Amino acid sequence: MTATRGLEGVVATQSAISSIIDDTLTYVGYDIDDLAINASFEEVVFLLWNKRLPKADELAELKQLLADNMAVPQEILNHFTTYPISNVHPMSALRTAVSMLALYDDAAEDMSDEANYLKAIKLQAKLPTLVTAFSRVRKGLKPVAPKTDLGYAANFLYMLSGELPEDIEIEAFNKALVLHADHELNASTFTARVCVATLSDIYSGVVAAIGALKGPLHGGANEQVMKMLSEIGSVEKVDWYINDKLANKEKIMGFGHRVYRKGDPRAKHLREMSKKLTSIRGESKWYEMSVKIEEIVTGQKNLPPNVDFYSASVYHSLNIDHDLFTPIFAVSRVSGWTAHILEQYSNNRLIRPRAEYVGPGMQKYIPIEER
Ligand SMILES: CC(=O)SCCNC(=O)CCNC(=O)[C@H](O)C(C)(C)COP(=O)(O)OP(=O)(O)OC[C@H]1O[C@@H](n2cnc3c(N)ncnc32)[C@H](O)[C@@H]1OP(=O)(O)O
Ligand SMILES: O=C([O-])CC(=O)C(=O)O
Repeated sequence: MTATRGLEGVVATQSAISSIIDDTLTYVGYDIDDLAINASFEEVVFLLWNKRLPKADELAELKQLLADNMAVPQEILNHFTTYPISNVHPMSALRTAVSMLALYDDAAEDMSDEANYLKAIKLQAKLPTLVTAFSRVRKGLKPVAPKTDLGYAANFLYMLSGELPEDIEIEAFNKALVLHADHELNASTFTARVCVATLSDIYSGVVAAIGALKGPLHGGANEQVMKMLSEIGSVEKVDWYINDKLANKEKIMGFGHRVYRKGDPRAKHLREMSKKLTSIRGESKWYEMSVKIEEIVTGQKNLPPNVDFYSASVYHSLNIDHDLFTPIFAVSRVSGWTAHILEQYSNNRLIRPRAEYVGPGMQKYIPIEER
């Protein structure tokens, strides 16, 4: 038995949800470029869960169900005010809040297909409320209740700021949600599938996935990208900063990918949005710095940017706090996690690989007084 480090190249399951073949990403056979340009996030959610695009009445029904389920128990919002430390990361707050959601759901342990589909809707509906409420509560502001006549992307931005977003902001945010929705067997999705393959419940699967997404080698990279851009501060300092990092063999956040070799097809859409939004805000420097970083890292290391790189300057231009970038990833990706969880339940087998043992050979127990 020989271990493959990081399970690179190991095919661990079959899935009909998304595929990455020759650097092309598809959701249920639809090219991500096509969806990024044409689809609403709600359509993509339906697509991932049902493996087909919705008809008009089905989409209207899903939007209504999402709107109807956006409210969260007041006790969970109150819990945000009880943390003993002041700098709780929003991903930690989200992880706990999603776990708490299960405690307020009568159907948490109901494993029927209908109950699990409804729980996927509830999770999809409630994550934006939790993320935006936490963001406001920690600033001493009251949470803003969702507006049932707004779409998913618009509602998120509205609940965050308390102001109706502009069309360009809704368009950009919707596109970012579409681009982040699913990605084959990435680390957090694999985590969710491993968890529920024990026939544990859907909330446990999503909590586990949130934990995996939080790390800076995965979803947490988008926050780190903005930290890096802020540290650099100006286009003139990019050369020095990046070359220094590369000389010290440090990783540049937002670059590289386990599966893509030529490049992440999502990055170009975010790059385009970054250019547009930073210019509208009169802060093109974030885009210009990003382009310069891309030139250096691609030139020297042949590593193209991934989805996390340009999303950072996009979210910054939408006036979103930097530590909310990864929770926003979760708001989108919960659609993929739940799609994979439902798929896992539909044809389940326990996921239990082996480890190559590299510890000492057989030893004899030595009584404590003789050691
Ligand atoms: C949504 C997402 O999860 S997308 C990924 C988000 N994560 C990041 O952006 C973090 C930065 N990137 C990385 O750490 C990696 O590229 C990963 C984790 C995404 C993929 O990692 P792996 O496939 O395991 O590649 P691994 O980390 O082994 O790197 C292979 C080589 O490329 C180098 N490398 C990979 N990524 C980078 C990077 N961002 N900057 C500099 N060098 C890098 C490594 O140092 C290593 O070099 P070596 O062979 O000389 O030691
Ligand atoms: O697939 C991966 O390894 C990471 C990624 O890009 C994603 O989850 O969107």
